[in-house]
Amino acid sequence: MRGTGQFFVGGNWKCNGTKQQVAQLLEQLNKGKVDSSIEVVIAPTFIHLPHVLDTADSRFEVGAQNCWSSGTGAYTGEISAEQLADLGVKWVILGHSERRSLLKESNEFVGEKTAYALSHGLRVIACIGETLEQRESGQMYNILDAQLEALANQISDFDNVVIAYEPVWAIGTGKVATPDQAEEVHLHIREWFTERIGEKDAEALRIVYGGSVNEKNAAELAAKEDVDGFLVGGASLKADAFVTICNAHTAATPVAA
Ligand SMILES: O=C(CO)COP(=O)(O)O
Repeated sequence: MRGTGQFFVGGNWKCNGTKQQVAQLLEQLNKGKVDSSIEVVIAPTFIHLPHVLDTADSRFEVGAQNCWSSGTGAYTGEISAEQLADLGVKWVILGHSERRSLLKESNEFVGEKTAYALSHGLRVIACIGETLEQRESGQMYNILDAQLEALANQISDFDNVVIAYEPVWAIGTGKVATPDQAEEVHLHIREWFTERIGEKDAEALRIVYGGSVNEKNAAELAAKEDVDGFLVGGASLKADAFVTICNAHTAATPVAA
């Protein structure tokens, strides 16, 4: 891990869980021993947010998985950043590849939403990533740079942003990026930000990896210099696995006695 940022682990629960399953997962998570040095955010569906906010141990911050690009009003089916903040939500995941591909969210739209959410007091986990086809055809860095560019066109202050590098080919596939692949891209992202916001802020920026992270591969990934945390999907629905992943950084870098 680089910079001054705290190791960060997000659990993206996606569109999963009944009331009962969410209650059970929370009960187990609340009993889990997550190292106090790690910042942990859990992101349930919108409808489960109130319950999670009321029930989760203060050890866990709570995030939403999306929000609208402007304020309240005639936007049927949307949720605004103001409403999330009013509820007590601290974080929002934006630009997830599932939304980019299934709901056709453009780079610009993700940039707009990010700027709006930040200006209304939310912190943002901004996701970027390439498909396998883009990677194999040598387009990877062009794609990632365009996604970053659209963010940086709308925001100059990245203090409240975590960048999640989530290669699309690794999401939900069990095909995790190797630690070297993750490090290579994270370093590229850090260098991109160094040019854009200066070395000090780029060093402090947290760049986390997402895509088939589990309790077995997390420590090896966490040991890489530019991997500052994770955004976890499937494994975040299993309390034991998620707690192990949260603690992977401390497991990877034991504090000398
Ligand atoms: O999309 C992800 C997190 O946002 C990753 O999902 P998986 O961990 O299930 O691959």
